[in-house]
Amino acid sequence: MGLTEPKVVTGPGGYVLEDVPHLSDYIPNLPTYHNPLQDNPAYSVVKQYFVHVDDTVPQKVVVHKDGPRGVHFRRAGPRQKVYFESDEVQAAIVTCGGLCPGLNTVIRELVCSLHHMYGVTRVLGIEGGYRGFYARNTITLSPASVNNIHKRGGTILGTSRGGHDTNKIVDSIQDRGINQVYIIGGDGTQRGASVIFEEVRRRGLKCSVVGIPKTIDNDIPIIDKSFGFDTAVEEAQRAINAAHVEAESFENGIGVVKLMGRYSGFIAMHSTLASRDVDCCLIPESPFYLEGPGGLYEYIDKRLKENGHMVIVIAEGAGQELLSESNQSAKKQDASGNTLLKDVGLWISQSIKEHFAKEKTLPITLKYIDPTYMIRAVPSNASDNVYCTLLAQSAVHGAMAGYTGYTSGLVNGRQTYIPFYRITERQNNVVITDRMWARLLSSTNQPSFMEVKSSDEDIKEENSFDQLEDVHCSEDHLVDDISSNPGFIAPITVPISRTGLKSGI
Ligand SMILES: Nc1ncnc2c1ncn2[C@@H]1O[C@H](COP(=O)(O)OP(=O)(O)OP(=O)(O)O)[C@@H](O)[C@H]1O
Ligand SMILES: O=P(O)(O)OC[C@H]1O[C@](O)(CO)[C@@H](O)[C@@H]1O
Ligand SMILES: [Mg+2]
Repeated sequence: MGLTEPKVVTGPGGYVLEDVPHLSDYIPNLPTYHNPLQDNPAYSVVKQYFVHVDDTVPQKVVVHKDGPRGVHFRRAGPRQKVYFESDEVQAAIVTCGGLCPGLNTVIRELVCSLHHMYGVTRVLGIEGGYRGFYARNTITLSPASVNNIHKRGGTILGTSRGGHDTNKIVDSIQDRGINQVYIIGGDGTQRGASVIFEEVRRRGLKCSVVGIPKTIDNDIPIIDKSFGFDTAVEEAQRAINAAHVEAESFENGIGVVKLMGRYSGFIAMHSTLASRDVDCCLIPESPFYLEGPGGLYEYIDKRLKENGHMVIVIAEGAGQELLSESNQSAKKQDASGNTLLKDVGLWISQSIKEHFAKEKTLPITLKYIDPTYMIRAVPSNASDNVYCTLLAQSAVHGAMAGYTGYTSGLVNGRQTYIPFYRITERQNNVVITDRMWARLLSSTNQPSFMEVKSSDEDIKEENSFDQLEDVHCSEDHLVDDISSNPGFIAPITVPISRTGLKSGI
């Protein structure tokens, strides 16, 4: 049996539904049951509580009069019929990858939704990430045992990187009689979930495999934003405030704050926009340089002379190519195969200090703050708690309705089911040709780090920009409003040239 073929349904006017797999796709004659929610007084009185079978959600909300209607995803929510009886369900929940605010809230709401909405009493917690399926005992989860966990950071189940052994995991699913698996994690985790789904399907198991996207970096595509992101941005304000207070209190004071973001600078960008105290935000998607006209040192010099102090926010993945130039040590990887980044915060702080000491132009005082783990180890804030609740409820409704091989995610403010391949095919990055980055530049007044180039380079780089713009325009992902989602941004994974910033968008 080959890999699951995408289920694509087309309709008039260029309508496309990228549907998710269903247990009945590979198990014939599955019986269906009355949805217990129909007898639940909380829901049965709500007219149209149940999702219509044809309800779908568009990926693009900005459309042109004669343009195609584009890709849609299946709308999440309860269905009239379910494919599991309550006492038949043996659910399992696992958390993988790095921490993120809201993990415990998702666990709590999965357990409570299964229990209170669908009468499911058998829910297992898999401890310590993927390897917990085969290397650890399980724990029993009940509404009572998870009652207060949303007030705590971290994950009560524990997490890990590496250890994804598909056969051992699916053996464990089969041996324990698990028929609904809820897998909470980032891009790597969703890739792992996709492989588990394929193996479950190959073995013909009646088991729904459901992903719940978690990533503090907000690097998962399609979805509006990932849970915990707002909390992280809020927590980052404390570090930025501290850097600002320190910088303001010294003559030529500089505060440097390093924030998370391996390949995606969303936390740095949104924290900067939220704070208004930041003079320069450096992210992986926008290469920068230090020396010479238009460089960082020149800007620091100017800003200190104008204002007497400044704050720099730098994402952990920014400027890695500059560090590699100065430090040739071999790239190391974590247990999941992610490249371990060098500490750009320390490096840039040191470089700035050395530069101004050498130039003897301005006596600076620099304070470096690294709140990395503080912003992801906190409990989720109120709005993330609501978001986590809706995500978890949607995930459960989908599994009970027999859907499988999907990630539960918010698209344009609506809960949807997205096929795994759409989640894992690319990464979500800040697009520096989008309005959001332009807004940031106009709020900080930082340089765009466009080098003066020879005419040959000009032509080469203009061409590469045209390609970017093509991708950008064809996806039509312009972000229109500052309050709009940070995730709804064009998919560009190619390195962006220094001319990547163009006005007039
Ligand atoms: N391609 C893959 N196939 C199967 N399993 C994978 C794959 N990539 C990663 N995994 C597994 O998924 C789990 C989590 O991956 P990873 O450590 O990259 O974190 P993540 O889910 O991307 O979260 P984050 O990066 O936001 O912390 C690990 O156990 C890893 O072994
Ligand atoms: O040190 P750890 O736990 O591997 O996590 C660090 C990484 O996790 C992330 O927060 C993603 O979860 C990245 O931003 C960061 O590089
Ligand atoms: Mg990841």
